[in-house]
Amino acid sequence: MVGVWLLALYGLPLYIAIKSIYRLYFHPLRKIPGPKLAAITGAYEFYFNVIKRGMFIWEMERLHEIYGPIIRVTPNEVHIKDSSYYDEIYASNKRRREKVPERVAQFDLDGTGFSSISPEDHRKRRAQVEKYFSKTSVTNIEHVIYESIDKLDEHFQRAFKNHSVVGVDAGFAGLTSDIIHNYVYGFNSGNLDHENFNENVRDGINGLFKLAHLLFHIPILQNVMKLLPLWVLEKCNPYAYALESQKADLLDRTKRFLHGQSSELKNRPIMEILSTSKMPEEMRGAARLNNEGFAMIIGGTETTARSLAIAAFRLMTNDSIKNKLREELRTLMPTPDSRPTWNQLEKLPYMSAVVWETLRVSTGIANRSPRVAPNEALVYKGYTIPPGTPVSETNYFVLTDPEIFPDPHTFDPDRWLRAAAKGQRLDKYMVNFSKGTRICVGMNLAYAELFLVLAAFVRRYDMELFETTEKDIAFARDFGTPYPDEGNLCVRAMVTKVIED
Ligand code: HEM
Repeated sequence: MVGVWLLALYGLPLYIAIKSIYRLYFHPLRKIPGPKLAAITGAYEFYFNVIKRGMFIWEMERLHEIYGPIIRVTPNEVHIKDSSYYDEIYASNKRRREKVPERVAQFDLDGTGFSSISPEDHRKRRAQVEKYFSKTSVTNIEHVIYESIDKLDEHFQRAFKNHSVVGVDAGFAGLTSDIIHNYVYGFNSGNLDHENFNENVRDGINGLFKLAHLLFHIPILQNVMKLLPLWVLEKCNPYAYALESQKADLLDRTKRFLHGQSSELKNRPIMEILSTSKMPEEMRGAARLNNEGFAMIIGGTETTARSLAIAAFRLMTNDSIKNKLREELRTLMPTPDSRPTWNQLEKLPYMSAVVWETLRVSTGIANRSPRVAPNEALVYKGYTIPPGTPVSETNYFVLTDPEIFPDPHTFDPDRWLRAAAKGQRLDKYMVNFSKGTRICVGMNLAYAELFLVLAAFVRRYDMELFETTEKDIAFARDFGTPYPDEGNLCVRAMVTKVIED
């Protein structure tokens, strides 16, 4: 017994010392600049992301200012802050790129396209869902988006009549959540039927994001969460409870599809189609299928809703932008309740500029998602990054790069028109949806929602912010998506006018 203690007392420090020396002086990344502590231990990231809650992104920004555009951010990972290098890392299928197992495990979405490590697994899984998010497929469900817009309209009209405050962010999250649940699982999650938009529907997804850093550093907690009964989880951690109960409910629905229970809807939901025998047998396990569906629910709710809420905030605080957009929309929407298609709206130059600028300032995904080039050494400014090394860029740094987007924190849709007039292609730096083979599968749905919802919002109402300031929408912490310093993104407003002509 004494021997074990002695071994621990001397052996552990010795092990740490040897490992630190190796990582500093013999590791293949030893020549990449960065702080010694980050090269020695992942505890550096743990401190900023877990203890200081989602702050590693700002520490990386500080380190880049000190060490330059390439740094070693963890013992095994390189981070680059150079917008012109993004396509090298997030490359197309001509160059093999893999994901990093530990970086996807934290989301507990085993067996999905999102969590696939190799391009082969990814292609096999993504091929099953990709066609339902093509431009044509999304265009075919525009009526579903309009149904939700009409429901949201009832809330805004009521708020106008009653002079009551409306939770704009919650309304948009209710809308995106209803649409994606309907499309993927074929049921109405009913958020827009609730007076408060069923705000707690976001708790599960917020829970996933808020726990992600902890689950990355202490993966065993994932198993603990799964083992504990829901009632225990409810008492220990409300986020974990919301997350696990949402997943359990969806799993139940997936199992019913697998047992042949049809939704009897005209447009069959994606999960029902995936559950049929056309799906290769080995990919038809309930848990895997449900994870695939849940990945679409996660991807399809908060990201787009956050962009919509930020657009609403910016339009409420910039009358000249709102009026210019409204005038342009009048050319396509003679009455406030006209229903233009996404395709028609996309042809309006200022409308498109507002959507691009909205996506740019709302970031989308905050955390870095490294790629590995297993057979290729990447070369950056004289530094050779050995094959097999996780390398990342952070989307936010590209989207706010002052060399490409001068005065990057200003919401300025006209920048897109000025650039187009000069023949500049700013869109190649729009990395919100990532790039290459792993680009967001739901991108078309996100665009359709942004165009249709913003057009209706601007054409139909005037609103004033209520007890909402910059700090309520600011990107202060990275929990996978951007979060303000305290709580969740929040945009509240009063409807001051319902436009009638
Ligand atoms: C503004 C809205 C959105 C943004 C900014 C966004 C952003 C992203 C990004 C950056 C990725 C790559 C993640 C990585 O590299 O690990 C991604 C992947 C993904 N997104 Fe989105 N997304 C949005 C909307 C949606 C929607 C509406 C859906 C609904 C289906 C969705 C579903 C997914 C899925 C399933 C993946 C994994 C794709 C794969 O690996 O094949 N996203 N998204």
